[in-house]
Amino acid sequence: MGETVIKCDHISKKFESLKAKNNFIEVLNDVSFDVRAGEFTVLLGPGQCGKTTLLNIIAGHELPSGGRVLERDNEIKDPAPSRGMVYQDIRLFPWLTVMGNVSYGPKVQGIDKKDYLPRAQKFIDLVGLTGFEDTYPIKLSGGMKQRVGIARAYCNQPDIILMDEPFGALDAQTRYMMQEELSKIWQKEKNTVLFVTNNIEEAVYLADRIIVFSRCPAKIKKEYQINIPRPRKLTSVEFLELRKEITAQIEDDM
Ligand SMILES: Nc1ncnc2c1ncn2[C@@H]1O[C@H](COP(=O)(O)OP(=O)(O)OP(=O)(O)O)[C@@H](O)[C@H]1O
Repeated sequence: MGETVIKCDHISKKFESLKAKNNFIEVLNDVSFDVRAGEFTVLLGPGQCGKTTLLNIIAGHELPSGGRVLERDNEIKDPAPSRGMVYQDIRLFPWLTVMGNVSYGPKVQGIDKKDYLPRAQKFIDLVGLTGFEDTYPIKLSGGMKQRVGIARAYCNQPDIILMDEPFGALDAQTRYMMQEELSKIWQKEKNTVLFVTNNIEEAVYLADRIIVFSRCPAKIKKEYQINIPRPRKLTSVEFLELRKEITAQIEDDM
């Protein structure tokens, strides 16, 4: 088991209600877990339960109301390049090419071109976009844009990649293809990923470990270690059994 990269220590979060002043909604309730190096961890929970809020706290975009998050023993208070983000709404720069988008992070950090260009090319190749280096985002499909988002996150060489429902806006077939590609990339690079989804099948397909959350305010309900060998088959008996077990766990909450 790898060392701890992220430690969520009794995180709670309350937001002031948008409707009434001095009225607070509790979104996260005493959430504690670790993310270990080289592990693919999935946070699975129903819509609006607080998953994005938790990821934003880990990214440093939001502060918790209680508890703290540590990245290798340092308390997280701000965003940092060591924590890469992949969003559902991909947020590419429309005025930059694929290469421009992928290499943007190391470029603004002042890293030498001769170091980051080969790295950017490596990740463009890895996500299957060889030949599209000079293409602008407007010419790319949703799946291709998401590939650029993944290559961009990897190119920054972060300590951890945080993925917030990255395939949520894709059609079912493209989504499945992207899950397969991401699994292959992860098996090759073995980096630390924290992936948020509300899709049980996606979680079982990708994860080493699934952390299941309750409805809002989100609490951890259960953790599953997934030992099914990769590449995983959606129709294998062990896959279907685990999917059924987790579905029952979530239905329990309804
Ligand atoms: N800045 C904010 N102010 C007030 N309420 C907020 C704020 N941000 C999020 N919330 C509320 O917190 C709750 C959880 O939202 P969040 O986006 O974290 O859930 P989620 O599990 O990621 O949802 P989904 O899966 O639908 O994306 C929602 O009720 C949302 O309206």
